[in-house]
Amino acid sequence: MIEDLNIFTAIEDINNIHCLNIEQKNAYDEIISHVNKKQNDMFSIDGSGGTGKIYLYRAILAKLRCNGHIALAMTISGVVTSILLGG
Ligand SMILES: Nc1ncnc2c1ncn2[C@@H]1O[C@H](COP(=O)(O)OP(=O)(O)OP(=O)(O)O)[C@@H](O)[C@H]1O
Repeated sequence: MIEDLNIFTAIEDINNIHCLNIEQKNAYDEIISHVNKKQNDMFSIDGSGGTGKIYLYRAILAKLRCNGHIALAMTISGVVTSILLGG
């Protein structure tokens, strides 16, 4: 658990929170809001290739980790996991 709390967060990912487009920002706000309210929910982020899903995931993971949450990135693809810090 200590290791999970100490996952490196790239400053770039934190800065990118301010660069999210409207759709990314809507999803980001919704997910962060649910976490802050301790509401258990599941979200699915879908979109064509290159539309910014990973960019959004990284922003969400950065925000949660900066706020002291444990945020683990799990995927069914090893390639995707390798580009998500702490995956
Ligand atoms: N809001 C944004 N501002 C600037 N660049 C962005 C933004 N969103 C995404 N990008 C850039 O667009 C490119 C594609 O984004 P990303 O890899 O997140 O897409 P993706 O939907 O996960 O793609 P794929 O499904 O192919 O894996 C990346 O270079 C990323 O840095």
